[in-house]
Amino acid sequence: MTTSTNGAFDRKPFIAGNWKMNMDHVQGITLLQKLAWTLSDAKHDYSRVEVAVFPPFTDLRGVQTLVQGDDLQVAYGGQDLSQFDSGAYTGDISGQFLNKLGCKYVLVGHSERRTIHNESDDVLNAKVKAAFKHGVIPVLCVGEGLEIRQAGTHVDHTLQQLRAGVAGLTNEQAAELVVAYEPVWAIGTGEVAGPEDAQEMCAAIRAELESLFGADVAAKTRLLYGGSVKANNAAAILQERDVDGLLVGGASLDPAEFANIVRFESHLVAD
Ligand SMILES: O=C(CO)COP(=O)(O)O
Repeated sequence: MTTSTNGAFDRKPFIAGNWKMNMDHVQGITLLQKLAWTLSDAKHDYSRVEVAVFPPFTDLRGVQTLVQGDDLQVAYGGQDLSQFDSGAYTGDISGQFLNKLGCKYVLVGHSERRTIHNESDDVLNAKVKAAFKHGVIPVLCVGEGLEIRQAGTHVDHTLQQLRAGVAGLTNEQAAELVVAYEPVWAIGTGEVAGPEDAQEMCAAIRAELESLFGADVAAKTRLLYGGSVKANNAAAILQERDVDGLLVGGASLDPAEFANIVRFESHLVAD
């Protein structure tokens, strides 16, 4: 994360919680309400640090109602979408439906979709394009497994996922896109990547975006780190130059812990 001389962030930090398959529609609005109250009590400045949650699909209508009814500033999104617009695709969710439910974002290519549901790079690229088509910002998830990390080919692997995911995007779309680097070996394991690992990969991703779309676009794209983020490791990761935010799993299910992560500025070590 980098700041200009006036202390403003060059790219608005973005802290997002991926609830995965947790929180039914009643539990979900309770969690969101507690998060909103906690951040309100802490006088969180949403114009300085953006906050979003990614609930299960069944929670989205209730989340929309709560956000609109209480005028909450928490953004929200889906955890996946169909590459198709509508039709005979049983079980799929169209980006058009997510847009109608007020989703600002949608996760694309989370490692649990790539592995459990065998989503290919071509399908994921189609999903990225479908998200933009329906006015929802894709959060493209990339990252390597343990074997690839141990083989030392993690940079090439991650950049190949990135290139496939952003193929055919316009410069404007690439600038609006969010990319989340989530090493699979750090997800749900408690093995958080060190700040230097997160920086190495986000710098490589930004350099690849520059080669594909130019320096102006690469300077705008927000890059997140995800994988065993907790309140006690978030600030150190966010102090890295090319890390603009975090995609948090388990810790986002605890409103106090997630609010502590969102409030990372209060934990930043003075340079
Ligand atoms: O997959 C993740 C976020 O999308 C990370 O999950 P954990 O924070 O539970 O490791």
